[in-house]
Amino acid sequence: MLSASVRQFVCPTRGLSVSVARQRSEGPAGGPQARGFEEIPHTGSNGYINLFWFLKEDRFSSLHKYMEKSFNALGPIYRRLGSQESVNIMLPADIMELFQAEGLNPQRMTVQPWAAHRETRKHSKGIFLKNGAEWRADRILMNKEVMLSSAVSLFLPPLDEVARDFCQILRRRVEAEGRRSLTLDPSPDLFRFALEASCHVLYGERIGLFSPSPSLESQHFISALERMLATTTPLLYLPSKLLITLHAPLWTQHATAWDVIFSHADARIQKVYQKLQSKHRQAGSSGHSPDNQEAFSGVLEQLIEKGQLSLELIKANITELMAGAVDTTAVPLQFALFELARNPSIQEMVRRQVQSSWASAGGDPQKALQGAPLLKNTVKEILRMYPVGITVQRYPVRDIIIQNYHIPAGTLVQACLYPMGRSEDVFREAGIFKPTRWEKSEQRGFLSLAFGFGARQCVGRRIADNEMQLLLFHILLNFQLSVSSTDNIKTKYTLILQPETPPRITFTLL
Ligand code: HEM
Repeated sequence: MLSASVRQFVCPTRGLSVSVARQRSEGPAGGPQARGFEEIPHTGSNGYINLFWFLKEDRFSSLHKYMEKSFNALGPIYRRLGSQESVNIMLPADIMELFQAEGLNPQRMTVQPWAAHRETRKHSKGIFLKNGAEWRADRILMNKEVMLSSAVSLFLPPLDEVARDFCQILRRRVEAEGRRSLTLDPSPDLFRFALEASCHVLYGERIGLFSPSPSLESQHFISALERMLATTTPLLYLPSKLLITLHAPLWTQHATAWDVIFSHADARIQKVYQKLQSKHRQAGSSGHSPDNQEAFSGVLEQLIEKGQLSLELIKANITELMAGAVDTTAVPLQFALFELARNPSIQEMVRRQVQSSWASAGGDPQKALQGAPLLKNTVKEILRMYPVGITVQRYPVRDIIIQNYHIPAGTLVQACLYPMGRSEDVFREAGIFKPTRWEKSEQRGFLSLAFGFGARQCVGRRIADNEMQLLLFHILLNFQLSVSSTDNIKTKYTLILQPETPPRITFTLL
């Protein structure tokens, strides 16, 4: 059954206010009034070979800008033609419509080179790459370890420890030679911070990346992660099967980088497994059951201890979490430092809240964050302006009507977060960094979607959100941030949205 509603759409380029009649679908969709799928405006590209299309105008690295331009030219829905055809949308009400049709086991686009690695090496896939009932079964178990609030309160102290260490080391670097301030590109340090924090939470282990001479194993691990991420993007647009058959260097580099990451996980699994065995042996000989009330010892240990997933599946999932964890938090932290630095009054406002919360939290990171909601909104605002993933994708399980177009079930539909976050129709003063906007009731609804939505939303979001907040918390307690130029940062898209050139930040001791 269809019911009609009329809404206003202000065309971003033409500034025209247009009334759009749209049908809301309450039963099987696709009523007689809905316009056909084929009528959805399209970008005109008919390149069947994505690679050439992207290389032609360097469209891949500016895909987010290209999407923004396409919406401006074509309105709030358009089709992208080509080998991977999609329907792109950007208005919150339309995105809601899409998520309502995501079904019980929501599906999004897969990262083909990662899946190809698992297939060629005969490794199991984890929740990032799995679909259907298999995905759901693993995901429910993973949620317990990283999404529930009981889990969050366990991993906040290790995240806090790493954030404090980071600031202490930075303080020492600033103070060297009697200085009070230091200007640097913090991106390599933030990458190490994210990796150290993830290892502490996932493996229950510090891997010493803040030391001037990290172990050889840690150095191999970090360069494998960097190589894996760097080789993923070009591989997305090349035929994996052909490259595998030809043993192409790009593919070999990608696969061997993954192998190092997997063997790093393997070594951790062996270590934890042996530790647990000896713990159980000791408990057996003393007649006491093993103590479950110990301090947090890492997601990996919890998973092995519970024994609900096979070791192979634990390895697959923990490795995917590790891969998901690194750049995803390090990059928004760069943007956050930059925006706080170029907006001194906002920085001061957030700092005041952080200082007063710290004064009353008695060193408890959970209380400290609870007392600084502006910091949470700072992270939310950063992810609005600079969403790590520029789209969230779904294949709706039933036909849907969006903007009065009939979209058949199974179509790849992309909710385009970057254009949405930058749209004046959706956010007033969209180009301005304004964390307080999230305090207002008008900013509720399908607006903050950087971590995705629903059952398939980012499983690492609690780790990521808290990790970023805690680092910013301690940075604001220790340093005044400034930048020499307040010009906007140019961004590029390489699987994640990042600065074209990492901004240099001045850290001045408070
Ligand atoms: C600012 C940081 C991060 C952002 C913006 C982000 C964003 C996302 C998004 C948009 C998705 C897809 C969600 C959907 O389809 O609805 C996702 C999935 C995922 N993320 Fe994150 N992520 C971040 C950090 C992390 C971290 C720290 C981890 C690991 C600890 C992680 C692990 C994963 C995994 C494993 C999935 C797949 C989940 C599934 O399919 O069930 N992410 N992330």
